[in-house]
Amino acid sequence: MTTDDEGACNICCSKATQKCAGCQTVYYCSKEHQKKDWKMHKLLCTPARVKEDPEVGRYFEATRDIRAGDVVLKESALITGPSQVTPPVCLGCYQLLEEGKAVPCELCGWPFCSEACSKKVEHTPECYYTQQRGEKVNISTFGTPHPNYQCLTVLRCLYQRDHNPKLWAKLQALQSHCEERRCTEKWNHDKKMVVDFIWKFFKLEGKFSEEEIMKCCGILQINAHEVPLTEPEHVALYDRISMVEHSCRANCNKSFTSDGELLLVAGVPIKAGSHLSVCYTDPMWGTEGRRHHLADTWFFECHCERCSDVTEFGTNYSAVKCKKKDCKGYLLPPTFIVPILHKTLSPDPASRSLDDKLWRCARCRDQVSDAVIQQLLQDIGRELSVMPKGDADACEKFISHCSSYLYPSHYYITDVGLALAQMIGQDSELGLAGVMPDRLALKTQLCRKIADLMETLAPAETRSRGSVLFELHAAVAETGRREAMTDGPAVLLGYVTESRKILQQAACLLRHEPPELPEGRVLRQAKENLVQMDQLIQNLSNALPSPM
Ligand SMILES: C[S@@+](CC[C@H](N)C(=O)[O-])C[C@H]1O[C@@H](n2cnc3c(N)ncnc32)[C@H](O)[C@@H]1O
Repeated sequence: MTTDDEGACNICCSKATQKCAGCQTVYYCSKEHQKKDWKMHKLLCTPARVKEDPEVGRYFEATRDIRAGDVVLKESALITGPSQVTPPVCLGCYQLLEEGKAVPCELCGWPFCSEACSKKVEHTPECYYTQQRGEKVNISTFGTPHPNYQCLTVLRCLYQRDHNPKLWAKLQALQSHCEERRCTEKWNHDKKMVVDFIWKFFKLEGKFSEEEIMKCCGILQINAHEVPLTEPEHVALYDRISMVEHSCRANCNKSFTSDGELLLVAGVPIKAGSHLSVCYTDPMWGTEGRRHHLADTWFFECHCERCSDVTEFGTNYSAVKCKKKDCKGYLLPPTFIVPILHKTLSPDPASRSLDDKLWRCARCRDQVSDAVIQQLLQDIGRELSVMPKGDADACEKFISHCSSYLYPSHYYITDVGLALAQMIGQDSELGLAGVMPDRLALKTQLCRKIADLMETLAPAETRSRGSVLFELHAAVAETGRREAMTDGPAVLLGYVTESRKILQQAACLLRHEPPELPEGRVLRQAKENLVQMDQLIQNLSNALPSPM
């Protein structure tokens, strides 16, 4: 307990001056009363509290200093369901269904992977409304997106209104942006594919109004998480974690546990009083891409510290090469924070990605219109989208070609560089041992550069950085193995020691990843490699003559 200001004891309401040291939000008059309360309080004890702000709405603020890697919140889902666009999946475990292997629910006909899954409580809503409809469902096409699944997670939310008012109240308290969504294409799509379907197929026209259904669509759009634990992904809504705000340079990240709980983990040390944030969009996108995605999906214009700095902390991640003769400078606009929400709300495809801003060279001060830059970026984007997948030579060619137009760590070059770094070693039967020396050096250089860039741009994105560092440790160890052939074991010891340090960092960054996900499998491999490396370091150290 910590002693600070004054409040009412959480047990007896008498004057209390001691606070819970974990969350700093509840008071106790004595140690005994804190002990008495712990069974209940531990369910709510988090080092953060919800606050409200006119711009962001509700958000979390740290109530004490939090260490990097600490779990700030852990929550089970309020509702889970299939993704809106999905091929037929089991409505119990969300795994893909195969034709001829699906087992229909004996009450309603929706297909499952097993009879046991058809009895799961998650299935109750659609089973209930299908039985009420009076005709079983018959799904006959598998493997491609099926329209009948588009409304199911919304239906699972609506069911709570009459069957679980407490849960309904929690869902209704989540942000849905109904007003802003009303002008979007997605709104019209949802009206047809969700509202009309629920009314006609399930015969629920008199039961749920358009407003109620569309609000549930919005709650899912704004708050649902894609859960990657199943193939294909399914979606889940959480309660308190929905309050975490966005930042393009967030201080927290989210991880799933094997059983679908969501963890909010501090990615960097967080000071008491700071806002907690996660990155809603892809932090490895450029500033304009991130800002448009946030405006289109979550209806706000991001003003975070990263969006506010055109150089993105000196990385020049969105900078374009100056084409003035003999100039080696790079162009950036004076700001990326231009109004864009109106484009989401009343889209005009002709001017969608254009602004009247000018891009200026930091060296020769030459200015180029936004239209010219956007055309260049579009052309490069198109080139990227038709590039053959898994082709290391094509990646190298792309990087070399784009280097005439973009800053060396531009997001397009980084994106392809990352893919290339991962490919080197995977494309050879012998793994890294079969890679040519220049490619091994390239992999090492790319991994180092990208891991550093990730740390600067998005230090809490531990999943991506952990994976890159894992790749780097392997490249460093392989370089050591090769150099030891000519330079001896002392050189090998140096490389293995460095590789182990990088691997330890990777394992630490990935420590919350479950074994079902690729990063969890990397973590398991990292732990095994650490044991082997310790052994190798020990053997090498014993074999080398003492320096004394
Ligand atoms: C998942 S909700 C977060 C909780 C929300 N603030 C609330 O009160 O329910 C996402 C919404 O919060 C708001 N929001 C989150 N981060 C923001 C930010 N950095 N700037 C402005 N609005 C933000 C946006 O309205 C967004 O659509």
